[in-house]
Amino acid sequence: MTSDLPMNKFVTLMGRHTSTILSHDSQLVQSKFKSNLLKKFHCLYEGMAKQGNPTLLNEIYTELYIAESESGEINNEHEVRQIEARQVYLYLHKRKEKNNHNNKTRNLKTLKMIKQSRRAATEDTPIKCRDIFRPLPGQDKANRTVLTKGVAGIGKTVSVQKFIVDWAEEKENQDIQLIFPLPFRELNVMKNKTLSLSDLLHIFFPETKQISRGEYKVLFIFDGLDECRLSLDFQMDVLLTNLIMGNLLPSALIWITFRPAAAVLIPSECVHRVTEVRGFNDPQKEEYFRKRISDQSLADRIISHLKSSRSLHIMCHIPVFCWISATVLEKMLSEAETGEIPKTLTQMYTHFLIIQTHIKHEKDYEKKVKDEDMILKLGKLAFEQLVKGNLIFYEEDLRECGIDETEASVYSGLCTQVFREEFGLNQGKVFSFVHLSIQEHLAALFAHLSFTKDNICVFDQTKQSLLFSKALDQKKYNSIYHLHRTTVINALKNENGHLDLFLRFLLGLSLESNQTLLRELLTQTGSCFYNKEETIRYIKQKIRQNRSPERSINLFHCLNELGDLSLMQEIQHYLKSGKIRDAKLSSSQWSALVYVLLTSEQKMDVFDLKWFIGAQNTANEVLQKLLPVVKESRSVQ
Ligand SMILES: Nc1ncnc2c1ncn2[C@@H]1O[C@H](COP(=O)(O)OP(=O)(O)OP(=O)(O)O)[C@@H](O)[C@H]1O
Repeated sequence: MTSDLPMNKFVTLMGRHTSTILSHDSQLVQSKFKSNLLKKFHCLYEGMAKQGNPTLLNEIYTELYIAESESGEINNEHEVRQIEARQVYLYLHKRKEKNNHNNKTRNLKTLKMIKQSRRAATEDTPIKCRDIFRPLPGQDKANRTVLTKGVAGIGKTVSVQKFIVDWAEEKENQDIQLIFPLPFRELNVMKNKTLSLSDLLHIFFPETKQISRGEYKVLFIFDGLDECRLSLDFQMDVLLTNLIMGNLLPSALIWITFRPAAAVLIPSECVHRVTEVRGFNDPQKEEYFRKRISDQSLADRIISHLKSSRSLHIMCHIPVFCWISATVLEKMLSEAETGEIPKTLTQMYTHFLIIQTHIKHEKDYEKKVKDEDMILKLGKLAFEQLVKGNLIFYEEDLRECGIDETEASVYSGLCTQVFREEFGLNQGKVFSFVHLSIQEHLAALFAHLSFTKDNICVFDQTKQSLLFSKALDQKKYNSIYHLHRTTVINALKNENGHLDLFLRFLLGLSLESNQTLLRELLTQTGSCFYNKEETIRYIKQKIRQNRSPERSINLFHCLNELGDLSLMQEIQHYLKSGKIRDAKLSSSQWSALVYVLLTSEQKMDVFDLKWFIGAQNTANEVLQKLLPVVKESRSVQ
């Protein structure tokens, strides 16, 4: 792509918007434009539970908690580690409100802590998505370029969609005259094309061809910068770079969304506001389930089940997790279903996959697609692309995993809520999993099955000879411990933590409860020698060796997923060792730590703040960060 657009033409087209009153013709074009956008965005993309039964955005949309990001910082950490961390902000916020009612009864020391937490909370003024370009009270200048970050599944795309639909329905932001949504996943297919901006817009929005004259105030929305396969490194991609930097159409508004790890690509001097989508708070979680589940008594049962498991309830601040849980629990808690209700992350995702394959069975066409083949092939694709860090795939990527064009269409048609096929305009097909966490779960399932069925460890790709292993030491070579150990090593090596959730799913899958579930899904799951204590011991050893709190926190999550009862002692041991005291933790590391402490099923007997206070962390900071844990502990020193 280049920026050699017929500048004079285009600048008149969308240049300085001196007037907001459009001519009659321009109004006609604008209303056509609005109705096309409405057609495209009025439904949510989550696959279709039943054929031809899409979810309407306005029916399901639940307000999200969006806040100005901490001092506009551009965060370089991987999102998986931040997933649960966000809940802690919400927790603090909620406590702030509750404390307003109860503070008379609290003692002085607690009041002091509350004041500190309140200070932390007011830094996080909520912003409605419709107000994303409006200055906050006290700010005077408008925001030209806004970045919105947020972890996977937190609701960035849905926020963009809601902004567009409200505009197209003429409810909000009517000072903007045209909106051009340009998702990076669609821009990717233009990779090797030389196009001007007007060419690009004509391809994406054929109706712009009719716009001849006039001056429009426009907004470009670039959704999903992390999915960008273009070399957006501010040297090569001149067109987009110039637009974002304001060299091109300086009065156009720009909105870019991304997962935290991608932001480093944008120079901070071009950015006027950074916001962060932090997901649902507790009332919003309930509101979501009430909107999603039409039978209100079923919705009540689902909500009380979620509340009964602290970690499930906390995970529900991520809308995509609410969606997975709603699908699973709606099915399981309604009439005839029996069986244990899922309590852990892995169980919830495995149930989701089972439900998807059942839906597939109900569709009586394409009987010849075997579940086993589909799961293994999609799993292989998920794994190989996850290791490469890819979320969007092309036909050649699929072919490498033995999936041909027809199979791909069949899979996306049968399992619409798992695998998705899109037409990237007229330039060929683009594939993805409906959500990254679904990709991570399938990848873990593939790694698990490769070992139990074929005795292959996906990381070293060496087929362990059964004969060889028997002859030597069966436990050592034929135990899934080998796979777990290798994965822990790989996950720890990986600096941006992109194998963290994969590791959690992999460990979860090895538990007997999940093995039973897998047998529902596959006729042949294989078997292997497994003693989970061995894996637990190894993880504990790694926690003790590891100096990075970040890495250790994910390992605590792993122990939690394995249902290790000594987790709390392990955390206490870790805290007493002084590693935290000597480390400078970032706010998301503090939050992640608090998350582990909160979600662990056992409570800490004695919680000693001295474990944290040291050269790097003052008493005030520690109290502020750990307030939620202090509240939950039986005794605090
Ligand atoms: N405000 C909301 N109201 C109702 N459902 C929502 C909302 N936000 C998100 N969801 C649900 O969560 C799913 C994932 O949201 P979305 O695609 O917006 O996440 P994202 O932040 O763009 O994630 P990614 O970085 O993976 O693209 C949606 O398909 C929808 O089911």
